[in-house]
Amino acid sequence: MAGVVEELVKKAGGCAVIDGGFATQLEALGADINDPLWSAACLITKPHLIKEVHMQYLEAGADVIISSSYQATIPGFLARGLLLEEAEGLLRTSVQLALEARDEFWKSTLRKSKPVYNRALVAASIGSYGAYLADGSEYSGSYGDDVTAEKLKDFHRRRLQVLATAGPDLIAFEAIPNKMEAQALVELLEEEDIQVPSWICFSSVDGKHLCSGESFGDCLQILNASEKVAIVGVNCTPPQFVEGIIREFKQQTKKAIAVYPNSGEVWDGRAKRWLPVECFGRKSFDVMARRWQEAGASLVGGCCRTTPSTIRAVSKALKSRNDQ
Ligand SMILES: C[S+](C)CC[C@H](N)C(=O)O
Ligand SMILES: N[C@@H](CCS)C(=O)O
Ligand SMILES: [Zn+2]
Repeated sequence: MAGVVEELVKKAGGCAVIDGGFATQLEALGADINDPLWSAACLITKPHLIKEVHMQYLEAGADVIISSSYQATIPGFLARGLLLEEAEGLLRTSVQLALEARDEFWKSTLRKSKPVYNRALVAASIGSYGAYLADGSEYSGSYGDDVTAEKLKDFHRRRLQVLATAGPDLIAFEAIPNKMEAQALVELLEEEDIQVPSWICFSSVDGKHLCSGESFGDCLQILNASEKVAIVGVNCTPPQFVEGIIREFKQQTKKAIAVYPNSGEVWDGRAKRWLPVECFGRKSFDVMARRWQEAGASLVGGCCRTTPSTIRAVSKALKSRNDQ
C-alpha cells in the first residue's frame, strides 16, 4: 500500500471510509445530470454544488473523497464547444474543488475540541472509456472490435497527465469493465511514470467476473505486476456480491482492497435511469460494511445511489468497532 494510504487506513483503525455516490448526491441537491457529460456537466454549470457534495461526505465521515472527474473527458468537453485549455482547466478544477473542501473541512474540524475525523485524502476520479461513451458499456465491457489497448491508452493519456499534476493524493480508476482497459491503464501508468499512487476498481454485474465476463484473477495478475497500483477493488457493483468478491481478491492479490458498491439498483444505459431491482439502504450497508472489513477490505464506501446517510452509517459502524 502507498505510504499515504497506509497511514490513513491505520489512523482509521484498519478500514478507511470512502465517500458515496457523487452524481447521486449532486442530483439530490438539484443538479440536472441528464447530459452526455453526466455529473461532469456541473463543472461547467454548478461548481458550487460539487464542493457542497464533497463537504457533505466529509461531514458524514469520509476519509477519502473522490473528485467530480468521473465523466469529465477532454473529447467530451471539446464536443461541448470548449477549447482544449478550458477542458484541461476544468479537469484541474475538479481536483481543486475537492482539495478546497478537504482543507476547509479539516481546518474547521481542528477548531473542535474532540476531533472525530481524519484529514481526508483526495482521489482524482477517472471513469472508463465506456463511461465517456455514455451508452451503458461501462456495465457490459463491450467496446466493439475497433477498440484496442492503444486506443484506450490514447483516450486516457492526457486526462491522466492533467489530473496527476493537479495535486491529488490518489488517482481512482473507477468501474473498469474489462481486461483490455485494465492492461491499458497499467501500461499507461508506467509509460507516463505517474508518481501519484493509483487504485483500479472493477465493475461487476454477477459478482464472479468483470462486467465483460472476464475473470477477476486474470485482471488482478496484471495489476499485481504494477508498483503504481496501490489498491485494487470493485465499485458500482451490487453490494450483495461484495463479500464474496473480497474473499476471492484475498486469494489473488496482496494489495489493499477497496470496495464501494452501489445500492443494488441497475443502470439502464438506454433509458438513462436506475431500475429498482434490489435496493440496499443505509441499514444494510451498516451491517455489510463490518463484514467487508472482516473479509479483508481496507477501504469501504458507496457508489451510485448511496448517499451521505449511507456513508454516515458505514463510518459509524466501522469507527464504533474501533472504539470497543
Ligand atoms: C455510473 S453510470 C450511471 C454513469 C452514467 C453513464 N456513463 C451515462 O452517461 O449514461
Ligand atoms: N465517483 C462516481 C462514480 C460513478 S460509477 C460517482 O460517485 O458519481
Ligand atoms: Zn457508481
